[in-house]
Amino acid sequence: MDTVIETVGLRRSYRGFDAVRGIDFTVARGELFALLGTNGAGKTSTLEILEGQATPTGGTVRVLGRDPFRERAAVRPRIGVMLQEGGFPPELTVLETVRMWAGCTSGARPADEALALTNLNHRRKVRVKQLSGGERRRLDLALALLGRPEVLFLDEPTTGLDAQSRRDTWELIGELKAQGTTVLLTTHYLEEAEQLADRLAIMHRGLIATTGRVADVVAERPSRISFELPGDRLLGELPPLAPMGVTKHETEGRTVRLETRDLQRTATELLTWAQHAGVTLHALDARSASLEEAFMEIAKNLDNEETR
Ligand SMILES: Nc1ncnc2c1ncn2[C@@H]1O[C@H](COP(=O)(O)OP(=O)(O)OP(=O)(O)O)[C@@H](O)[C@H]1O
Repeated sequence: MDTVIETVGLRRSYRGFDAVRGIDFTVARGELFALLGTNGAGKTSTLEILEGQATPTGGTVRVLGRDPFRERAAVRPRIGVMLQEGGFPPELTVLETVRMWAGCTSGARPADEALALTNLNHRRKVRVKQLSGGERRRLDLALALLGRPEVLFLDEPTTGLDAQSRRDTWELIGELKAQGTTVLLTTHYLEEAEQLADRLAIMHRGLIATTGRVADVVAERPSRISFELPGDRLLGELPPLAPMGVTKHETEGRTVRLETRDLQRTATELLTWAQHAGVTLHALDARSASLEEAFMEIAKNLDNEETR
């Protein structure tokens, strides 16, 4: 495996406040790795170190086999960076901004190509201050792509984008990945991570709470079934739940909620019982765990542990 990004025991403190408290992860060439986390979890603090904008308080970091801060001159031309806040000169037009940036970038793509990739060609003559928030994010992305980077760091690339622009950006990121670009992105949109990420890490208060492929992170969580029993049926009429694979259950009035690690088996046995018993299950809902549930549960559990 060709490791492109590696952190070992990475720490970052701000005047005694530990924002990143020792994290380890690797990203292989061509992989898309998503850093998720609650607000203030330490994602941007981590990203800034990987981008060579800051030094770690402890631990080591390697990007393309080098120290991104000390060996910035060697690393910077090979990476593309999209910050959370771009900060462009407001009076320049979109095209002038891209040309100015291209002037500082070795082997830059033509400005037209960068603008076409990010669907900004029709806005080329507009001043930056007149762009919408979403258009500014796309301009940020255009600049990050100018140098045809081997590694792309994207800090919340689709925040503020409308649904169509978000999907266009996902498509573009997917194409860049297909061309072999290694991507590390942070996002608050769990659907974005589900769509794009090969692997992800969920950060919480400076630590990685869980990491793995999306399917693995989700597989650690139970699936859920809920339904309402009709008024003429008693809860006691339900078959024994444990043999159906139910790991947890609760009732509220006539509503029954079940958790299971084997959704197909539990659902099949429940529906078979209902059919034989002539019971109609109202408001029946059966669903696999989602990344969102995994995320919420991790954040809740860790908060409970810390307040204990
Ligand atoms: N320059 C700084 N000085 C002091 N504290 C800081 C500084 N930058 C960040 N922090 C703190 O470090 C913690 C981690 O911040 P960071 O921006 O890395 O989190 P994040 O996961 O990117 O959050 P968000 O999702 O809200 O963007 C937060 O508690 C933040 O207030």
